[in-house]
Amino acid sequence: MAARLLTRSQRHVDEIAARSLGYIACGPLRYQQLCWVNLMAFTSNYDESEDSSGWSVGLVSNIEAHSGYIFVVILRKGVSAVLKNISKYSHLRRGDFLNVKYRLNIHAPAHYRARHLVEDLKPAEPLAEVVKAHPKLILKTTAKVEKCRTREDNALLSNEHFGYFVDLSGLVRYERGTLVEFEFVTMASPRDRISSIFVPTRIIRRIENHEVDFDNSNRRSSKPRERTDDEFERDTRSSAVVYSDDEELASNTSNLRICSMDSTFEGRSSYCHEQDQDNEDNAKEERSRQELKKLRELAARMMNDAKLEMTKAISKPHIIGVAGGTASGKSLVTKKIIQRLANNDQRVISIQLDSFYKDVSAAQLEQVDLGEYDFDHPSAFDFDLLADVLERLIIGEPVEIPNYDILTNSRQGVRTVEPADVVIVEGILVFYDERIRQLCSTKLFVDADADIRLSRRVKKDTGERKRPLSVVLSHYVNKVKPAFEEFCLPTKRYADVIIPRGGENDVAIDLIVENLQDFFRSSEEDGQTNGKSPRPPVELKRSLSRPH
Ligand SMILES: Nc1ncnc2c1ncn2[C@@H]1O[C@H](COP(=O)(O)OP(=O)(O)O)[C@@H](O)[C@H]1O
Ligand SMILES: O=c1ccn([C@@H]2O[C@H](COP(=O)(O)O)[C@@H](O)[C@H]2O)c(=O)[nH]1
Repeated sequence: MAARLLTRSQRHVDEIAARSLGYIACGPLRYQQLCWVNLMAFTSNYDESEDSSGWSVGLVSNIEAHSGYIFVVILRKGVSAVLKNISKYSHLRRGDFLNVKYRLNIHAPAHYRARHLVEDLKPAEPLAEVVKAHPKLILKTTAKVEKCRTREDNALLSNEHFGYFVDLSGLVRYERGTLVEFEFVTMASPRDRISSIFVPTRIIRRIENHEVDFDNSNRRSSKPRERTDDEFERDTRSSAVVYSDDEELASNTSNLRICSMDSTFEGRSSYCHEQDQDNEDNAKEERSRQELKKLRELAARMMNDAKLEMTKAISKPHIIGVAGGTASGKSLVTKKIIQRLANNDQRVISIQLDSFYKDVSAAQLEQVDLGEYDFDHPSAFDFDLLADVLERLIIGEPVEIPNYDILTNSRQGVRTVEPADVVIVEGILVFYDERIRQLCSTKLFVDADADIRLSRRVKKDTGERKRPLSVVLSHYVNKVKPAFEEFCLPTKRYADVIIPRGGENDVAIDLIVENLQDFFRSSEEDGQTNGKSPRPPVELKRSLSRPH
């Protein structure tokens, strides 16, 4: 089967395809074959029509329980489609192959990850059949765990074919050096929508040292033995995918644009040979070896490129959490930090935990009017959604944040927020949920005297919130104060910095901002992208924190 190098297009990249999971060509790979695949780009006028049956093969790429979405990659098109009724499809697992019917979702905004909706689905044939029917398919590979998941970073795996794999879903639980076999997809890099990153989607197994799977046929060596250094090397790059039949691509997807990384190799489609070519005469073999050498050199260059893309792809915004009791001055501190960072290059946004209040049901509205509804209890907040929003911002995706209306106690539409270099998340219980805490690189706790907070709160509730004084006071005494003591105050211990006297403490705010600016400067000097590898403001903590 003829094959060719597929790689990213520098131009004419369709937003839809670039943001969807990559369309990957694959097939059996032999040792002498060194092939590469990267995100294939589609021109914007790619064919929307389906084959006569209307069915296409899809792969479940992501199940997002929080938002209730299941994402499916349409393998023939390389586009991502969304399935919304998650409860009906609870049997689906990431990595499942399906037959799907889908249609363009004309209401999806341009940046939307899946511009298509899945309309119908049925189980697909077994994987082997799917592979036969679709020669350009995914993927599994074997790679070595390079870096384990830490609080700040995703685990990384690597092999020679693809460079790095970023474990965005926390699947990799092995220590460094372990060999893992897994399935993966390519995704458009969140930072650079043109390039792609490789993302494990399902771990198949850990490969024990004595197991040698030379030709990716899952055959075990009959006599288990230690893997030699050469074999170890080879195993980490042996099972990677990649295949495509030029003719078929040309006829089936005529407006599909496939670009070669290096024009020297473009059109030379015979580098990847089937195993039966082992019997070629010596001269031919020598030629193959030379060609292979060139391909290896090309791959090395591409790997460097991929590493660069990876660095960009895994860089994160610096997330600052600001917690504290009601009316302690969290919003004011946030506002001041944003104002002071305005002269920097960083884009700073703020997110309010208040936006993540759950809708109050009609039955509960009466409780609200009587001041008996507990808005200060953790169960009042949708922390799942907040975690999802922060995780999306971390991978550079735009997010939709509900507009919570405090007068009707309900969500009134959403606002779209673009990713930024610094994200400040602010609210009474920001440090309550462990996931949110883990995502915050810097944690500030705003402290203010309880009487001052009460007086501000009374002013706010009777003023902008239009509540009767008697209700405000009973609500404060019965709900706000006890919940502060039970849920908010204990989270003070997680803070890196405690800011006494809240928003009026300009000295503290200046120190925090200076520390952040130092951090951004040193990150840039180190050649890192903004916000990567955040460092807790240790000095600041020493100078401002007090025992708690
Ligand atoms: N240090 C301060 N001095 C005077 N007023 C303040 C101070 N800090 C906050 N306020 C006022 O108190 C109210 C509550 O402050 P805010 O920052 O909204 O608190 P939070 O976000 O913690 O609920 C606002 O009207 C704000 O202007
Ligand atoms: O519908 C609502 C939602 C929230 N509250 C109160 O708001 C504060 C939290 O906001 P801060 O800006 O931090 O004060 C919380 O104490 C809730 O009791 C509300 O009254 N009604």
